[in-house]
Amino acid sequence: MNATFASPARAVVKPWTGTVQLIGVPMDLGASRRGVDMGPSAMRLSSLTAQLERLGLAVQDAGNVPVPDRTSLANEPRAVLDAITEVCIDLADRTAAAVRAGIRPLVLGGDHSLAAGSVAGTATALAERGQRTGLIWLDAHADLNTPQSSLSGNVHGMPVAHLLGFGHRPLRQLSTAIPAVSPEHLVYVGLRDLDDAERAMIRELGLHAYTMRDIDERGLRAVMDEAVSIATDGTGGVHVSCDADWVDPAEAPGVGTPVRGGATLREAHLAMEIVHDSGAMVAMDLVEINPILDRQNQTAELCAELIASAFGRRIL
Ligand SMILES: NC(=[NH2+])NCCC[C@H](N)C(=O)O
Ligand SMILES: [Mn+2]
Ligand SMILES: [Mn+2]
Repeated sequence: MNATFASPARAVVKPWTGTVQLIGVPMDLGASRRGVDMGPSAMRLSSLTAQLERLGLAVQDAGNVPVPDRTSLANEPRAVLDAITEVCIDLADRTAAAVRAGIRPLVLGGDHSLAAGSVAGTATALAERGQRTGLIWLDAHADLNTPQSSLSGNVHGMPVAHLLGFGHRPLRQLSTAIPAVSPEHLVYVGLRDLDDAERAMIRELGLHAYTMRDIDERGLRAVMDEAVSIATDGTGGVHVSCDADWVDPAEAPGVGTPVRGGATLREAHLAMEIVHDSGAMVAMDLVEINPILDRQNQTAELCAELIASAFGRRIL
């Protein structure tokens, strides 16, 4: 008699239906390598909108946040920091308005410094409901430097420090919630390239940090289940800030700061599927796509598929 195997019993989670608002941030001011300012264009040229609409979602494209031209800043660090702060103030208003209206902002970067604004906006909207914000940070990097601790001076290595209330005052006060995110509600997944100052800060604050070794040893499912549990404990929702460089560069070569030994394609999809099934995601960033280093937009296309998994695309 032929044995019969039932597919593993898995609760089918009702996909979220609603409106996703695309917000482009064509900014590479926070990075030393040029090119991620073209990330929003690359994403809009991918199958992103078609994939989200295929899921039954309404897609609103809110266009781009205005970003000052780099040449007007004469590469002066303080002028660059002030310009990024201005962009983040504008972005925080936009993401707060979307979350307040029950719309999910999907912020397309652009370098990761934008998250100091996008997450702050989510935190403002949730604070108005008396709630704190969970933050899942998918990244090879911790982005936990302050202007004082940074070795590079690049602001894309700083957003998390500012969301936790450290660093440049105007950039760490973009939310009505101070700090925008509490240390116990932040979870890193995919870390593999940290500065010494960031290691010390992670230990000092006791931050929840799952490295690539944790994923290797315990599996993505166990790590991501814990990450979701931590980010939803005591919060009103989760902001997922996804740096495309958390995926291995063999799959995602077109990123601003590639680091070998990243998540596999399936690990990246499973992470997004677990996020979707949690029902807790209220906003998402997808940042650091660099078309100059990409191959025929493959990284943007991969990210479009990952976003679709986060918004409910299923295999079966
Ligand atoms: N979002 C990123 N790609 N961040 C890279 C940061 C690299 C380094 N830790 C720095 O602070 O300069
Ligand atoms: Mn990174
Ligand atoms: Mn990053």
